Amino acid sequence: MEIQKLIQQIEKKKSMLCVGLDVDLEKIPKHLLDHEDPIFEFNKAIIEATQEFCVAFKPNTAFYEAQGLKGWAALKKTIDYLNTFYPEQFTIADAKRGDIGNTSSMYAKAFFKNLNFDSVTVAPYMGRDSVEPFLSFNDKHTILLGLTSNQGSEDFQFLKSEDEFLFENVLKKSQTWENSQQLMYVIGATKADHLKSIRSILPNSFLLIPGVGAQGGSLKEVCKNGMNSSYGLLINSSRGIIYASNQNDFAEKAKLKAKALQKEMALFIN
Ligand SMILES: O=C(O)c1cc(=O)[nH]c(=O)n1[C@@H]1O[C@H](COP(=O)(O)O)[C@@H](O)[C@H]1O
Repeated sequence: MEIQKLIQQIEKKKSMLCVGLDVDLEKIPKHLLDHEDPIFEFNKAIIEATQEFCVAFKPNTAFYEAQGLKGWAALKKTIDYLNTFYPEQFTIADAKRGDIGNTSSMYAKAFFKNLNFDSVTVAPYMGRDSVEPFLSFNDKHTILLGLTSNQGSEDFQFLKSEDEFLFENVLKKSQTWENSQQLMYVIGATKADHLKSIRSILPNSFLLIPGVGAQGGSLKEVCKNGMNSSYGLLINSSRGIIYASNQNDFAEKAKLKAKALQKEMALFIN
């Protein structure tokens, strides 16, 4: 998807919301377990209920891979369903890949060609040649882990050399790579106090912000510090939306959660 289309959707829906499809069989309503494909049944209901309030969906592939072949089949059905019925939704394979060049090319092929996601999350640690194969696909986007939401981000991302954090160095260096205009970045909502300085390094890039809701990040702080003139944010919530209820009303409750987040975001969108 072209970025311009994503920006139009944000304007139209007054939403920067990304719904995370992190489907855990132990948390979904028990009655769905009788279906042949409970993960897909759950996703279909969540997508139907929340799509009017969001502009993106992000299945985290770990939750599908954990279920073996059945999980991978559910992931494929989910992305096909989105591409068929809601092609205006930006899709993110949260797979956190990255390897030597020829292997990264295969990961890129898997997520961009075979599954046809708009974007994939990638770890930057192996450097330029591990990321550039993802960037060679037109109209596909590579979402690089910038500053993550977890506590362990302190271990490496905040190491300082020459007055600069390691994560800042990663952001700057990645901007010199070929086709870097196709890069987006993950910045955790729990690190919202760094968003202003991150915007001085990345004034134009879209940022994927996980960590509001279950991880405690503030939506207001994220919007205040992180938006740019093209909105520039996709704000993810997974558990806070999809597990609002584990009863028959799960989709309705998820819809209310998505609507509430959209309403809060709309205050920041002209
Ligand atoms: O890349 C991600 O999406 C990601 C990066 C990060 O720094 N923190 C983070 O929570 N995530 C993912 O974002 C989602 C957050 O889920 P909730 O905490 O349930 O809203 C999960 O799929 C995480 O794997």
